[in-house]
Parts: sequence; structure tokens; C-alpha cells
Amino acid sequence: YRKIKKNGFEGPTPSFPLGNITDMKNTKNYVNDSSLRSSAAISHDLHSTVFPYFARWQKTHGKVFIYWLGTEPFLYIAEPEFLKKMSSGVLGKNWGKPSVFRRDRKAMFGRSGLVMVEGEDWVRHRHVITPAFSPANLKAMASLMVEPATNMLNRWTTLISCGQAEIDVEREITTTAGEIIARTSFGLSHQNGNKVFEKLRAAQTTLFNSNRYVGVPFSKWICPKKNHEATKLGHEIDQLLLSIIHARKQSWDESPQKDLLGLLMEGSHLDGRSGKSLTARELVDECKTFFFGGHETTALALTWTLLLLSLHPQWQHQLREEIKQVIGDEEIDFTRFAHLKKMEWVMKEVLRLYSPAPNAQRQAREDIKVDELVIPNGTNIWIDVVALHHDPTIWGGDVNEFRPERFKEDSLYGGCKHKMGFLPFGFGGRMCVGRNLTMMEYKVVLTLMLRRFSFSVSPNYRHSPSIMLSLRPKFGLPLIVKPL
Ligand code: HEM
Repeated sequence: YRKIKKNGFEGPTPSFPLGNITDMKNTKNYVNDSSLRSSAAISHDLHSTVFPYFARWQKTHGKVFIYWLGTEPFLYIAEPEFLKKMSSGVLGKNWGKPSVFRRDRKAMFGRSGLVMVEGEDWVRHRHVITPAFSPANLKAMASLMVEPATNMLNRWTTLISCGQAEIDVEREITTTAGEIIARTSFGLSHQNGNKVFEKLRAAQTTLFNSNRYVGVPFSKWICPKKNHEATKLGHEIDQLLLSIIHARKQSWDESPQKDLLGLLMEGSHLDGRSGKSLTARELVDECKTFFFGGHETTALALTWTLLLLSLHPQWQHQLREEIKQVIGDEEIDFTRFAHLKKMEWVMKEVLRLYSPAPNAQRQAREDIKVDELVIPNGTNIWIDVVALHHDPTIWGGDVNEFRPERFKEDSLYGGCKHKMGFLPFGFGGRMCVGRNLTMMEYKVVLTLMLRRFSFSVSPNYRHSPSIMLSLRPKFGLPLIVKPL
């Protein structure tokens, strides 16, 4: 801490042992609940709502400062030029992840899932995992997505015909995305596949519902029951996944499967001699990582999209027209997906305004020089993606408007003045490995939904985007869904 201060980094004063957590919990967001009922009152100006403490501290300390989670100092960054200079000389393998998060999220990602591994281990994991997400493999996985999505839409038809006026699409899509990621990650055909899926969902609820005091010494004793529950579920999931891996190894030659687990096993099998392979334990952690890293984020991208399309029926209409022209009413030809350009602009604009991953985290594994400053080895780093995506100085005066066409001219950066201003999937070598899978799933599910239904906002919707690890609608997303 002294070293960081000596380098000129400022920040709000912490107290022991909670650091700035009390101040964070006491900072109310600026949204007045009574104004949330009318869709005209919905604002996409999120930063002061979801991170009110960062918005307040920015006013005093600027866009780069130090704050404390318990006894852990974090370097906060919402300044793209600083971020560029900081990251330009650091390779993916030389970044660490904050130890405090590695401990806190162990039940989700294990010790050796790609999100958490570092150094040469990270290189080995990434080497085996990246080819599994090749375009040919993604196309094979796309066909696994159609059935769960169609089942969800059939359920909606039944609910509507039984007179249900509105549907909480967030809950529906999250359940379906969970099933999709389970099918694409480890398959549900093995009898234990379904059991893993159920237990992963239970673990998700346990982890999300427990009170979180990240960084506070002995915090796991604040909610011992929940922690015990999560650990127990974690062990059960590991055992079930190990049994699936074992069964696949037994029947290797008869039926290698083309889900992610099958592809990683195949990659490990082929690359075993070069030492670039994953152990059974590591495969277990990767399956969990795909589930926790990949299902809610994609579900939220789709959920926020339905909100924005409900608020902007002209875009809903344009996407439906594009689907008609590119895909038609027939069975989906996944090779045509690259032509769904407007859908891509919409996806990017949604990820900008409502980024499901609201921050990126790193830990310095060496002293990093930024101009005259030095970020000492071991410093935790917190990049505020919501702040970057809503910064008018790099996006312009229309930063809080839904304008997918900004990605028409500039498909990568949406016209942002700084290349580090648009980071929905992170940056550098550690950028999200599942981003193309997400794009595929987004297009499959949205195409199927828009072909069958129209969407408008229910008067019961309360706009309250909140951070619960991801950026979620606090009260769900009830929409009025009508068959076309
Ligand atoms: C809308 C959907 C998604 C969003 C917004 C998202 C976002 C992110 C972000 C911000 C990171 C951190 C990058 C960094 O630190 O620079 C990340 C990493 C990662 N994501 Fe995603 N992700 C999504 C979907 C997925 C899917 C579908 C999968 C897998 C099936 C996945 C697997 C991973 C993994 C394994 C990493 C760690 C990569 C590494 O450290 O090398 N993600 N993602």
C-alpha cells in the first residue's frame, strides 16, 4: 500500500478490516424507485446506478485511483489511455488474477479453470481450448442449441394460450442458456450429465444468494451454512464430472463426442506427447468454468436485447426483416449467420450499454511502468467496463442512447475514439475464449424468438440494473409476448 501511495496513486480512505466496503454498501444509487414504472423513464445512463461509489469517488480522485475491498487494495481504472499503456507490454501469460477472487470463486472455476490459471499453465490450457472454439466446431454446437431454445418457445406458446399475459423472459432465457451450455460443454446424454446440470444450477443459486464480503479476513465464516452448501455441491459436481470423463475414456474409440469436453479430451489425446494436454482434474474445472463463465453472460446479453428491442420496435422490425431475407422460414442454415449484420450491430450495442461482465480483473505479476508511475508487482487491478462504455468523452454526447448503427461504419469499435473504450469481452491475450460461441448462441436463439413472437415492455417491469457478479435486471424482465 505504501509503495502504491509513494507512486502517487490516491483514493478514498480505508478502515480496518472492511477497507471501503462499508462506504460502498452505504452509497445509495441515484435511482428513485417510483420513477421505474414507466418505460419512458427508462434510462441507459447506468454508471451512477450500478457503481454509485465509483461514480462518487471518480469526482474526487479521477479515473485511476486505489480503493480497498477488506484488506486488499485495488487499482481502479476507467481511463482508456492508462489501460492501453499498462497492458501494452504485458503478455497474457504474465497477468495474474486477484488471489482474493481466486479464493472467492473457487467453487465456480476450480483452481485450474482457464479464468483462473496463470503463467505457463495458462498457455497450455489456452493452447488446448482455443481450437475447440473453431468455426467448424461451433457450427456443430449450434445444432445442439436449437432444441432447448425451441422447447422454451413452445412453452411460451402454451403459457400464452392458457391466458398468461406476460412472461419473465430473464428467468426463461437463463434456464435455457444453462441447458444450452450444459449440452455444448459436457452433454446431457450420459445419465450423470443431467445430474451435473441440476447441481451446477443449485450451486449457482447458493453462490449468488449468499452475502458476499470479498477480501474481508475470515469472511467465509459470515455465512458458514451457505459456504458449506457451496463446497459440498462443488465436491458432488466434481465427482459426477469425473465419472463422465472416465466413461468417455472407456468408450473413446466408439463415440468421441463433439461437445467442448469431447473436443478438449480429443485435443489432449492428440497433443499428449507434446505435453500440451489437460488432466482429468483440469477438464473438470474447465467444464465448470464454461458453465459459470458462459451461461449467464450469454443469457443476459439476450435478456437485455429483448428489453431494448421492446423499447425500440423499429429495430425489432428491422431484425425480423433481416432474418426473413437471410434465413427465411426454413430450418436454420448456420453458414448464413455471417450475413446477419444488423443483428451483430444490435448485439454489440447491447453489450456496450448493458455489459453482462461489468468489469475485468487482473493482478500485476511484475512491476508495470505507466509513464512516470509504477504499478508494483502484486497489485490487484479492477477495470470498470461500465464506466468505459458510458464515457461521453470517448463515445460522444449520444453515449447513453441505443444506436446500433454506430457499429455499421466501425464494426469493431462502434466509433469509439479510443480502442480500449469497448471491452465487452476483456482485452489482450486473456480476452474471452467463448466470444464466438456466444455470438452463435445469440443468433440462434434470437432468430428463433423473433420468427415466432413480438415483444413489448410490461407495465410491471421495474428498471433496476444491478450487479450480482454480472449486470442483471434486479426484478427480472416481464415482457408482453405475442405470437406473430
Ligand atoms: C456475452 C457473453 C460473454 C461475455 C460478456 C464474456 C465476458 C468475458 C470477460 C470480460 C472475460 C475476461 C477477459 C479479460 O480478463 O480480459 C472473459 C473470459 C473468459 N470467458 Fe467469457 N464471456 C462471455 C461468454 C463466454 C462463453 C460462452 C464462454 C465459454 C463457453 C466463456 C468462457 C470464458 C473463459 C474460459 C474466459 C477466460 C479466458 C482467459 O483468461 O484466457 N465466456 N469472458
